[in-house]
Amino acid sequence: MRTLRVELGERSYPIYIGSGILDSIGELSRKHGISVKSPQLIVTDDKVAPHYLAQVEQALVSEGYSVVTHTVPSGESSKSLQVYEEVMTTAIRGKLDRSSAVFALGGGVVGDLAGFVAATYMRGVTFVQIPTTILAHDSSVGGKVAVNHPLAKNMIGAFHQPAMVLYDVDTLKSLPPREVSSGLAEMVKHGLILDRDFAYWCREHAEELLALVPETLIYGLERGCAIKADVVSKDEREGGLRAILNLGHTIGHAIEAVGGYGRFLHGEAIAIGMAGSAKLAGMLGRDQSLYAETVGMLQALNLPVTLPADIKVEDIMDAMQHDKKFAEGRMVFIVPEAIGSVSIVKDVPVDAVRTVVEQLKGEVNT
Ligand SMILES: NC(=O)c1ccc[n+]([C@@H]2O[C@H](COP(=O)([O-])OP(=O)(O)OC[C@H]3O[C@@H](n4cnc5c(N)ncnc54)[C@H](O)[C@@H]3O)[C@@H](O)[C@H]2O)c1
Ligand SMILES: O=C(O)C(=O)C[C@@H](O)[C@H](O)[C@H](O)COP(=O)(O)O
Ligand SMILES: [Zn+2]
Repeated sequence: MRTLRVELGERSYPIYIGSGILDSIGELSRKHGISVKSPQLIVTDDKVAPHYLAQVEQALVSEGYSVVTHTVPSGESSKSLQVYEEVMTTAIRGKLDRSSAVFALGGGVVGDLAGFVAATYMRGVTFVQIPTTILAHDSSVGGKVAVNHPLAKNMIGAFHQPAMVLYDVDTLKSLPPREVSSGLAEMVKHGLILDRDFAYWCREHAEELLALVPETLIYGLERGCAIKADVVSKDEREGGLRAILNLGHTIGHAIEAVGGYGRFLHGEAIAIGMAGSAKLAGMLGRDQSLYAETVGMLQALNLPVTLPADIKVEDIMDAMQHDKKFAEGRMVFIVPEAIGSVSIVKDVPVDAVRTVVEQLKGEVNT
């Protein structure tokens, strides 16, 4: 087992990564001071539960914990106020108290939802992340927790850091191929924003990553987590720098909302968004070759880079108005400067963005 750290002063925490470490959750919970006298809540979804819920529950029970569980339907639609209320009801009926913890066992949907419950139950209790998707190397680190509003992604949320992240890479073996690619979109994003060598490494090792070759996958997840942890440590609440983690997300979140939170996976939507950002970079005078380079990396990971013909440009433009980076009426975009380097550009012309979205629809995959 390897340990990375997210350095945030008194809110610092470890990310444990390894193979076959799920059973350590009870012991680690004790080590992190989670009380055996209070009930604990595991939140998971109905695709993850049959594989891993009993094991995690047993690991906690064998250390003396009493456990309540709540299983939500799998998929983005569970990041809703309605499901949030249902989980809250389980927490209240289960008599969780201020010394209880909420354990998120699953991907980013369960992590964001359970994290928002943890952030708000009795005004905040301990939160533990047990990620089970590749994408969750991103979502389990950094403390952004939220549910969606039908009009906009992650609109109702908080910053609430976990006490620890326990990442057992063996759980990834049961992921469907489409989810593998979706998760790799965030991995290559970490390279595209800050680490040129890592971005090219992702492309060169695409086949091994898609095939879940253990050493390759573990390296990719560790590097991705380390980049994310470093950014979060420098700017926990997105005062500035942290916005770079949003590469591709302005267009991507709009695509998810227009698709009704289910048609596109998060990683698919942000892959299209990252292709769009590279196109925008060319329009704003940056290196024209960035688009082809970016698209090549995304396609190597079996990710989409174009919008289906039935998606309406104006629907995407409308949905983008709710981006959280917008302030004082200004369109803010994360714009690639080179592979491995981005800048935060304020006042991006709306017409340039509309042209990008139109071209994302018209483009033939190259
Ligand atoms: N908080 C953050 O910083 C952050 C960062 C990135 C993404 N996100 C959010 O994360 C969400 C996407 O996360 P995701 O891609 O993990 O989605 P997800 O949680 O929906 O998981 C993807 C699918 O895989 C299934 N699954 C999960 N683990 C499995 C396993 N081990 N074996 C088999 N099936 C498994 C799930 O049931 C689901 O159907 C989005 O809502 C996105 O907005 C948040
Ligand atoms: O952690 C961050 O900061 C990110 O931007 C990571 C993103 O991958 C993630 O999708 C995040 O939830 C987006 O945040 P939002 O503030 O744009 O909702
Ligand atoms: Zn994301």
